[in-house]
Order: sequence, then C-alpha cells, then structure tokens
Amino acid sequence: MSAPGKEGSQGSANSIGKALHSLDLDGHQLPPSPAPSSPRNGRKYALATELVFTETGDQHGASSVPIYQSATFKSTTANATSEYDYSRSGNPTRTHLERHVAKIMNASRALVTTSGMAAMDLICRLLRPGDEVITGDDLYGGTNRLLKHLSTNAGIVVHHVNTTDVDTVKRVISNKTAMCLLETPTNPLIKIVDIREISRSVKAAAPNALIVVDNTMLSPYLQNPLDLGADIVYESGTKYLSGHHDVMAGVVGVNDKVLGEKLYSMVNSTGCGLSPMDSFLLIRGIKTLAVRMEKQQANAAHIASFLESHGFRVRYPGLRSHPQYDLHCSMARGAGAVLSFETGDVALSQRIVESTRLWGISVSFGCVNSLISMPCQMSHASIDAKVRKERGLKEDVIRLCVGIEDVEDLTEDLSRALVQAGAVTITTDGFHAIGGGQTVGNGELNEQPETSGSSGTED
Ligand SMILES: Cc1ncc(COP(=O)(O)O)c(C=O)c1O
Ligand SMILES: N[C@@H](CCSC[C@H](N)C(=O)O)C(=O)O
Repeated sequence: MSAPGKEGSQGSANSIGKALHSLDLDGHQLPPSPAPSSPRNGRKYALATELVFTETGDQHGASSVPIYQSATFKSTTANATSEYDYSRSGNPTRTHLERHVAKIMNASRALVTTSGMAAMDLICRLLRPGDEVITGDDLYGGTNRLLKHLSTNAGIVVHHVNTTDVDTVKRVISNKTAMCLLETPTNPLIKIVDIREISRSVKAAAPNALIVVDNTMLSPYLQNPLDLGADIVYESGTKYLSGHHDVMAGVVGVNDKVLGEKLYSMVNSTGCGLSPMDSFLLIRGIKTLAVRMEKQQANAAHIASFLESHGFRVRYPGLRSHPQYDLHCSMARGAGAVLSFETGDVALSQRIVESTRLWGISVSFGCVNSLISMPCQMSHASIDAKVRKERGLKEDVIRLCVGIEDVEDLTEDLSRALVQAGAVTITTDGFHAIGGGQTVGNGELNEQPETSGSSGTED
C-alpha cells in the first residue's frame, strides 16, 4: 500500500515523464475553494497538505475559519440576490467546509449534514416507491434500521445480499434497481467489497442505478470511492474526519452536477445542513486526519498481529491472512484502524471488554482514544437477533477501534484483560487463545452467512 497523495510529492519528479504527469495541465477542475489545490507551479499538493491547508480569505486575516453564528444574512437589495440569506440554505462556515471536503473526497461538490445518518437519509430521498436497493448483509446497525424503515413505510424493496460476491449482486439486479449501497470494509465483520466490479456490473444492467458507498471505515485519507466507480460517497464525519468524538456530522460527495443540485435542494428543504459551530469543529478535525490515521493504523496493525499471533480469529484487512487482502489493497491506501475478533463465547467476550482500562467501552470509532465494544449488544443491537444470526454476525464478536495511545500500553492493557477474563491459557512460552479463537482457522473468515446468495432478509 502506498502513502496517500504520493504521486504529487517531490519523490516523483525524477523523470520528465513523471514530472509532466504530476502537472495539472488542465488547470484542475476542482471546485472554487478557500483552499487552492495547486501551488503556483501547477503541481498538485499531496493529500496530507490539502487536509491542513486552508485559506480563509477573511477580511482580518483570521488563521482559523470564522464561525458565522448567524441564522440570517442581511441584503442590500430587495431582490434576494446575495449568496447567503438564511443558514438552513447556506452558511459561509459550512460552505468553506463543503469546498474543503469536496477536494479531499475527489468530488466536485460536497454537502455536510448533521450526522452520518442524516447524510444517508439525504441520499435515500432520491428513491421513489417501487425502487429497489441492493445492499450488504453486514452493515452498520443504523444503516440497516433506515433501510428497514424505507422498506416498511416507503415502498422501497431492499435486497440484503453478500456483496463480497459480485455474482450474488448480479443475480438481484433488475430494471427496478435504483441504488446499490455498499460499505467496505463492512462494519463490523470487516468484509471487503469490490467497488469497481460491482459498479461496472450494476451500471451495465441498470444504467440509471446509483452506486453509493459509505466510506466511514476508512475516510478519504485511505479510500476515494468516487475514483472507483461510485456516484455518491458519504461518511459519518463523527468518526475519523472529526477524530475526537466531540461532534456529530455527515459528509456527502458527488461528481455529477445535477445530482449535487438535487442533494443540495434536500439539504435546504429538510434543514439537515451542519451548524456553523459544528462545521468549524469538523474543519479543525480534518486538519489532523493524516497524522491521526497514520498513528491509529500503525497501532491497529500491531494489535491485529498481536491477537492473531496469540491464536485469536482476527478480521483486519491489513493482515495477510484476510481473505480479501489483495482486493482491499487494490482499492485503498491503508487498512484503517478498526478490527474485530472472536472468542467463541459471549460471556468470555463480555469479560474481556469489561476488564480493559485504556480501551473505553463505547460505540463509534475513529476517535483518538481506543475503544472496545460488542457490536451485537451495542452498535448493531437494532438488528433483530435472528437476522444477525442469519447474516453470520456472531454474538461474541468484539470490535476494537484503535486510537493514538502508546501501542505498548494498549497491548499490555489488552493482554491483562485477556488473562483476567480467562480468554487465554498461559504456558511457559506465553499465552494462547482458548475456545473459539483456538479452533477456528482464518480460512473461515469469509464464511457465508446462512442466507448467503439469496436476496436476503429485509430487516
Ligand atoms: C459505517 C457507518 N456509517 C454511518 C454511520 C452513521 O453515522 P452517524 O453516527 O454520524 O450518524 C455509522 C455510525 O454511526 C457507521 O458506523
Ligand atoms: N444507539 C446508537 C448506536 C450508535 S453506533 C455508532 C457507530 N456507527 C458504531 O458502529 O459504533 C444507535 O442506535 O444508532
């Protein structure tokens, strides 16, 4: 996996060919933004630079984007022609964030909303009764809940299928397919979905269908779904983009002008645009995305290897044992910082979770602090237990969301919790997982849920 934005860095200027390639001869088609994407020589900045570089254009030269804490804006004329009139329709702090986010998502337009779910709701408002949605069988619980609501109340048919298998997806495409909603890696089973191949297949059979990707698990620092064939990318800004669990936000990015207008119209109609204060917090969070993600990812890789080497069944796309390691590397620039593992026993998993000290028992991820959770009892509790079982989401799964702490401290805290919970047998050589961790090989990581291949349940 290469470092993000490497193409435009000084290392690539060794040959004339490479240098020419890195010149944005077209004068970059990126949106007008307070944060120019190219230095004066036309070479593109690397993503780590883009994240932190913003020009406020402020009349007083404020280094930080001002918070326009105003609901209304005065006009000098009676025919409302100014850019801003009312903050539901638009606000300068939000606009600055939207232009900045568009740039880092490789989108021509971005919209920012009050939460990740508000972003998904916005996107789903493009659907009409009778439309069909194809989506995964391992999805964030809230995503599942909103889709369930749409299928129960809005006449939308939702097919939950194993999206790691393109042929399975192909089998449910019809002329009613209006949307294909993908997560990769999936939350919490860390399955990888081939965005390129699914986009191609769906577009070939249903040209008007929209490919929508929830990029929350990686952030734009590690993956850009719009470059892989998606029409819409969205994510929970509550996670990596903000990074400190002090703000709720959602972001949506598109490259199609008409689609952008339709989505904006819904932001204005429903009032789900992000507030000025929260926009400011998200701008601030985004500045440190690269350093946070690099550190969190390095820590996660260490923890994943640690658990695997002690006999646990670990799901993390940075491990060579992940069945879709190569596919993940072909789409993303890193494995992120969320992993899950199993113990084979729910009570044992509970004891592990409750024995940690540094790892906070909490939903969510992407925060600078490390978190531990049991998805079936927390983030995915809203999915019916029977449906979870059908989809292969085991009750004992533990999810780790790795933060920026010292990795030795994190490892020591986890080791102590494993020992205290009775999850390992201790020998003179060290310790090894007992129960499910010991008996299940990694070859089974990609095992299919009970409903795999069918059009699945609609819960
Ligand atoms: C993958 C994924 N998508 C979307 C969301 C929704 O984001 P938010 O909580 O900001 O509404 C979450 C978590 O909440 C998530 O884990
Ligand atoms: N009570 C909340 C739980 C939010 S889970 C947040 C996050 N996406 C995660 O995966 O941990 C709800 O019901 O939505």
